[in-house]
Amino acid sequence: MNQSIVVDRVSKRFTIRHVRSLKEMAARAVRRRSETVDSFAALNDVSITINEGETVALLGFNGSGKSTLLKCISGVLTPDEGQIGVRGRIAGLIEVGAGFHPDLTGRENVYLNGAILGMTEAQIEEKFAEIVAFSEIEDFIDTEVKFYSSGMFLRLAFAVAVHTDPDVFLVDEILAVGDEPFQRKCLDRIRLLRSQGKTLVIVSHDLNMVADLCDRGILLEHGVVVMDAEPHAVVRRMRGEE
Ligand SMILES: Nc1ncnc2c1ncn2[C@@H]1O[C@H](COP(=O)(O)OP(=O)(O)OP(=O)(O)O)[C@@H](O)[C@H]1O
Repeated sequence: MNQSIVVDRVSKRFTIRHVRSLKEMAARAVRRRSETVDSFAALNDVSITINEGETVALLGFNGSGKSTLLKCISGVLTPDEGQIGVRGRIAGLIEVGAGFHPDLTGRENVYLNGAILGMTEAQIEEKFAEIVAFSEIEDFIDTEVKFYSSGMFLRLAFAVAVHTDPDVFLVDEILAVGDEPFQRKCLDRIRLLRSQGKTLVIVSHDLNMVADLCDRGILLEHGVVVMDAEPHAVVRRMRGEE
């Protein structure tokens, strides 16, 4: 089976800045330092191989490193150590609205976002009507997106991303802002991509939904992979049931 995503010994560190009491700040100012800087590993020596056609749930409690890992896979963040390889075209729905320009209309943003995701102008033109129909925001397509609600953003972003014909689709906790009918529509589309043999990596706190949707669950704790197994078993472990 072909490998789709290879994460090889990846670490990512962030710095946290603490500003303390006035007295401490004064003392630090004398020493020409106004804050303490600590660094911590959001990802610590993570290695994962995902094969083509797998649907993987990335699981873990708040702050465990799921989004950081998705961002490293999508190329939004660069790991401090290790390597990441991805085969094929990636579409990431990681931060809703990222890649959208607030002063442009929905229509203009479809072209901008489509281009960012690797489509040509002709391909976008061909898919434009389908994208807008999927998003169901026809009446607002010529409105500047700064006036959109978070659900409308999601609708347009999801519609563009699924119409780019990605080989690898990364989805981060975004379905939460869509209303229930749209969530159902997104899930149907994700199932379709899955049946077409695309590789999917999904982050969600809706544990029952992802466990049912995915073939594999990877559990992160403090930036370390602690379990890689059948997703229902991973969810049971998260809930302390085994
Ligand atoms: N740009 C950043 N600068 C500093 N710290 C960051 C940055 N991005 C993430 N972190 C920190 O890295 C850790 C992992 O964050 P991440 O968003 O990957 O977790 P997560 O598992 O997706 O959490 P959640 O379930 O809350 O979305 C957290 O402690 C977070 O505060």
